[in-house]
Amino acid sequence: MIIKYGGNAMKSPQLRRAVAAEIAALRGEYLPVVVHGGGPFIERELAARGLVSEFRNGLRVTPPELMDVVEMALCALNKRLSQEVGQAVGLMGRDSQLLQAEILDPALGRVGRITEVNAELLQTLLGAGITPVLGCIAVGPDGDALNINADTAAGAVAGALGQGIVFLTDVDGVYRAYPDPASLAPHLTRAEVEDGLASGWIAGGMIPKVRAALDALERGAPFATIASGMTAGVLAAAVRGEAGTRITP
Ligand SMILES: Nc1ncnc2c1ncn2[C@@H]1O[C@H](COP(=O)(O)OP(=O)(O)O)[C@@H](O)[C@H]1O
Ligand SMILES: CC(=O)N[C@@H](CCC(=O)OP(=O)(O)O)C(=O)O
Repeated sequence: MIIKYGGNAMKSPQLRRAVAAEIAALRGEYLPVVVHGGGPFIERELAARGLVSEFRNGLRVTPPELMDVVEMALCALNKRLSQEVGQAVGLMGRDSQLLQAEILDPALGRVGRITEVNAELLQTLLGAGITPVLGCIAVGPDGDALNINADTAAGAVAGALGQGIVFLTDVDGVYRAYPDPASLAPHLTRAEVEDGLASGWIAGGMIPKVRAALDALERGAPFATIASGMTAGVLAAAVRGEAGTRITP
């Protein structure tokens, strides 16, 4: 089971520790793999250096000098998170070629498109009872870091392992009429998601999530759920299919 964790749902240390404990509690029944982002942490480190970044189609334009800061921010967060999950090993995609990628579009700088996931290493760790906590930096063909959207990275890992995925975020799931919480869709098919993307009722940060969900499903993941990481107790319910939005093939 892959858990994508990132964004606003990660900002409060108390909340992060509660979610980490929930991930650890899943270990009785599942073998969790955590893939994390950390947009707010990256923003903080950039701001501390007087740097600003621009997003294009939801992706941070990442020239080499920004890449160093992005990597540093995510590495620090990775260690904190792996400690909070416990019985875990914190890794970045550069470790043992875990995430290999190529430049997505030179205009975006060091932003990558994943070409390969070292699923064997993840399986070895899981087999030893260790939870991998993976930060969304990949290694490029030149041996240097590439910045990967964390939803995309998590979807690729779920696809490579052929396992279900829960995206924890700052809303309860996918709304048919965002931001009306009464319009939460408990279940969406691929066709409905494609309609949402085409007609625009799925927008902004939800786009990379549903795209990553569809990508994981296409590669054999049995389900993909988008659920809230802002409230304690949601993760276990989402895993059971009782919270959030479950997308099925
Ligand atoms: N149909 C929709 N249902 C729910 N959220 C949506 C929808 N369309 C756009 N969004 C936006 O997507 C956001 C989640 O994406 P994002 O902020 O990137 O999350 P994260 O930082 O957790 O990766 C929501 O807070 C909301 O603003
Ligand atoms: C290429 C790209 O945009 N990478 C993202 C990686 C972090 C991320 O995705 O974090 P969240 O899950 O917290 O949004 C970024 O630089 O912000």
